[in-house]
Amino acid sequence: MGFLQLLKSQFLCHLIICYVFLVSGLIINLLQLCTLPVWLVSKQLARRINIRLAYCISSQMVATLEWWSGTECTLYTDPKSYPLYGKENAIVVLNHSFEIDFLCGWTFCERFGVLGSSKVLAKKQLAYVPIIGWMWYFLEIVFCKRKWEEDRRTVNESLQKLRDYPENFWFLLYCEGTRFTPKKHQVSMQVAESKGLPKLKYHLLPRTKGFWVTVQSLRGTAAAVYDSTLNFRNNEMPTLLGLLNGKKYHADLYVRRIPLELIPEDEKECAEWLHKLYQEKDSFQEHYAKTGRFPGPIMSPPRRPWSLINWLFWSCLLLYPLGLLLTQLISSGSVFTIVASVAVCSAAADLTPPIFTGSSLDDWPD
Ligand SMILES: CC/C=C\C/C=C\C/C=C\C/C=C\C/C=C\C/C=C\CCC(=O)SCCNC(=O)CCNC(=O)[C@H](O)C(C)(C)COP(=O)(O)OP(=O)(O)OC[C@H]1O[C@@H](n2cnc3c(N)ncnc32)[C@H](O)[C@@H]1OP(=O)(O)O
Ligand SMILES: CCCCCCCCCCCCCCCCCC(=O)OC[C@@H](O)COP(=O)(O)O
Repeated sequence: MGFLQLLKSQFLCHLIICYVFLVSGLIINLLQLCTLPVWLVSKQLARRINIRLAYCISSQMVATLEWWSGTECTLYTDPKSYPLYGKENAIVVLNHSFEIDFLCGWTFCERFGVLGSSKVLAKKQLAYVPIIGWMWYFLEIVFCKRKWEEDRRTVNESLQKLRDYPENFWFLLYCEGTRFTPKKHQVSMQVAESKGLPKLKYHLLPRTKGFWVTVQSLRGTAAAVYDSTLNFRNNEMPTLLGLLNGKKYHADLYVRRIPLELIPEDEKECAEWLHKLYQEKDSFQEHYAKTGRFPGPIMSPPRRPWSLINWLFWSCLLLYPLGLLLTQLISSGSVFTIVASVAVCSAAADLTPPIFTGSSLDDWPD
């Protein structure tokens, strides 16, 4: 193991990364709160400010993937579609199979310049997660309760508000509705069977109602659906903890741009269209399993320095006062103060979320 790799595996480094993320995140949440009066004066200005503030948070996680772990992200796509990425609004349909699939999504957002404005149809519980959930509130993220009777109206209303959004955005939809596990897959295929639909090997049966309402609400606003299929080389099962430990993964993303006009308006036809799309996605995964690559040419966008620059900025800002505090603590010579501080740090380490103890984000309470 080289020196750099050894350094990346040190708990102290993880503590520093998390400290910068947590403290800067809370400061940014506070700044977002301060933009509330701006909404009254100019909604578009408030949105533009919040896009930049959100970038300061999400790009730290992207920096962990791109710069700390050095994970490589390869894009397979049609060269004719490539110039349009980041230059139009789009609905992104992505498979939900990995703990860090959202982060790979964010990384592509960063590379195409839409990270701050990127959106998702997320479960309501995530709105209460400090930093990320609170940041999403100000980004006008669309939340669902996964109860269609309620979501039908609220999701449509939230999406309608995005019609005059001032910057290009990608709206992510995990149509499977939950992360893939063998048990969920088994249940899902029973549903497929009862509906007379072909079985899928690599995906759960897509939930069609959210897709239909999204496409209908964003007609005239989004230009296309980006059908995106993600996988990792060598059967890697990447985790956030792995990234924090500096483990380098290799993500492959296959994207097809489908103009929105090609998607049926009728609810039933739209549902059938989505089922067919997932059957195609399944065949791409089969191709990947057999050949180790997706069909089509590689058009990988390079990583940009901004996520690293943002992280260095917040680190300098926040590690300086921490350094001063520690120096004062040690020079105070008080055994009680030093022991109390070590105890607080140990408690914080014990209370860290499950991702840092090796279990999955799925273990977080709803
Ligand atoms: C160039 C680069 C391109 C791309 C880069 C990639 C990405 C970057 C883009 C953006 C990044 C932005 C942000 C990312 C950051 C973070 C994201 C993190 C987290 C979010 C994750 C989540 O929260 S996922 C959970 C929430 N989301 C969803 O659920 C969405 C999908 N769900 C729906 O759409 C649902 O329809 C619904 C939620 C709107 C409503 O749900 P409800 O359950 O009430 O209704 P349904 O109609 O879905 O269900 C009833 C029908 O379903 C049948 N059924 C029952 N059991 C099952 C089963 N197990 N599987 C499938 N179907 C089932 C049932 O029979 C009913 O059928 P009917 O025929 O009667 O309708
Ligand atoms: C700089 C980086 C330092 C990192 C340290 C901080 C780590 C904090 C990480 C918080 C990340 C929270 C992002 C939210 C994304 C959660 C994705 C997710 O897992 O969604 C749930 C879905 O799967 C469906 O859930 P269920 O159907 O199981 O209900």
